[in-house]
Amino acid sequence: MSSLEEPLGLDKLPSLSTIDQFSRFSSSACRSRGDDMGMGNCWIEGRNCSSSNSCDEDFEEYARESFAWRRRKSCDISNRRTSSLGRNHVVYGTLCDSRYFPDHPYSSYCSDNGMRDITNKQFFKGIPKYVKIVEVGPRDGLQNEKNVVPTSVKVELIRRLVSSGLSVVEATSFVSPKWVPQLADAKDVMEAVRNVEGARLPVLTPNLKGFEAAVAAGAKEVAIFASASESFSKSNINCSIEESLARYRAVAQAAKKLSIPVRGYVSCVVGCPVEGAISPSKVAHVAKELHDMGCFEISLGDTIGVGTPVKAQGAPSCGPEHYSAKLRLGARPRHSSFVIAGTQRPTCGIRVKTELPCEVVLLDKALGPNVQTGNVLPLLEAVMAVVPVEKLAVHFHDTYGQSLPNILVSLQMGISTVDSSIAGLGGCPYAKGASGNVATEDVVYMLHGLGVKTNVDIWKLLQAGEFISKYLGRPSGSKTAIALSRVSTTDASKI
Ligand SMILES: CC(C)(COP(=O)([O-])OP(=O)([O-])OC[C@H]1O[C@@H](n2cnc3c(N)ncnc32)[C@H](O)[C@@H]1OP(=O)([O-])[O-])[C@@H](O)C(=O)NCCC(=O)NCCSC(=O)C[C@@](C)(O)CC(=O)[O-]
Repeated sequence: MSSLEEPLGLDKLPSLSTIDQFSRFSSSACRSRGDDMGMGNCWIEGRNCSSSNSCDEDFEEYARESFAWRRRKSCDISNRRTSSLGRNHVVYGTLCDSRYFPDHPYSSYCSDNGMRDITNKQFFKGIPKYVKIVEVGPRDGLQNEKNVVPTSVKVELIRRLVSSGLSVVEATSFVSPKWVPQLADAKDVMEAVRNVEGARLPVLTPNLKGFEAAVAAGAKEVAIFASASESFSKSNINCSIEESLARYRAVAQAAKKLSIPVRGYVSCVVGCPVEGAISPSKVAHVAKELHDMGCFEISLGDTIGVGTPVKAQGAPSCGPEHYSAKLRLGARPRHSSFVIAGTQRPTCGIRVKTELPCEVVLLDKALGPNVQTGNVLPLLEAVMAVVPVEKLAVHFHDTYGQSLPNILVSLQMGISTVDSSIAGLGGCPYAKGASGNVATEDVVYMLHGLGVKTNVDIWKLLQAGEFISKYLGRPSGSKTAIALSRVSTTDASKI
């Protein structure tokens, strides 16, 4: 990774409150379209929509209407019929609907039970009755631990997860130990779980070398992992997207000969720590390639956890936006990302206060908001146009706490496989600052609350989470685990 490409890391990103605007200059130059990183979204484009009268008027109009969810207007995402390879699918319950849920205290709709039933039916129509959870904690979770977790602890964690009823537990990775020393014991882990029954235990393989080592160690299922971002592909697996696809074709062919199922990942499906926004069409391209080479399932990874479910057309932008920009850190310019909140726009020449021990100045190309909110639904629509929805899984990291709403909208789109990580463990060593995956306990709690079956015993799951959290010496990353740890056994039987 060159110094120019090196991401600042989300943990080091300056936020709005830390931006010191005292030395601003050439602000107009900054507002020009900056496409020199090949990014589709510059902030002028983003602004067009949020400041255009017609968009704003549309938004205000539907916001005034109590029954706006029934209108198409600017909000035609709700009740939109999408076709995914022969399967007509009705999308319900978008942002527009949720503004008018019957329980909303200010809605005239609240008291109308008949309407409530209709809304409930619409809300649940896309949601599957059963969801398969792919537990990624022992791999995606533990690959990011500072201290290497002993093999025996990994093995005990896998056993506990399997005994909770999870049908897929990703066990480890056959990657270079120089790149990910945390999983250098992959062979020993596989040896120790050889006799574990009742679940599939796939492993990650980045190339033929890893595939062969995995098979020799007894793996019966593998996963390959491509990226929708060139920069992330480079930093994660040291090759371009196309090179990685060529490697993976070789793995898929070798696996086919041995009848070993291959799962495919696409990472950075919403945003990349270096490039910012990733267009849904890029993700769809990589997902289709993985599908065409024979992957039985494609998992869409929001590696840095920036996605939100959906944005109504014309809805004003709110919340933090990620900007990609050229910054000067000390003496050297480099491309990086930073976060800014609210409506303030960064301008050139501002000095940015950060924790870094050097001066950070925004140079004369602010490349604009590069991760816009409301991107999960458009992403799913693009991918579902080229890969059957039955073959899709979602994989959300919880950096902004958006995983559960993103999962909910994915379920409404017909997706029935969700990746998650016990106790919310994880992150990615090559996506600095990205937090762990959504916690499995939280996903199971939500799914059971929705009446969706998972075959997972939440109490056994909680014990698995407690086991690893105790070992790591920190509280669980699962809100459900924390809340339920306070519930007495008597009360527990009622949940
Ligand atoms: C892909 C490579 C190997 C290229 O790494 P490289 O350095 O370009 O590879 P190389 O072919 O030049 O080989 C360098 C050395 O690695 C060895 N090597 C080569 N391959 C292997 C292998 N399979 N297993 C063990 N060793 C291997 C190879 O033998 C050689 O050893 P040396 O001669 O120097 O002693 C490296 O970049 C790598 O291992 N990357 C993996 C990084 C990783 O695991 N990242 C985290 C994955 S998480 C993710 O991608 C996102 C996901 C899936 O979770 C979804 C989401 O959250 O969005």
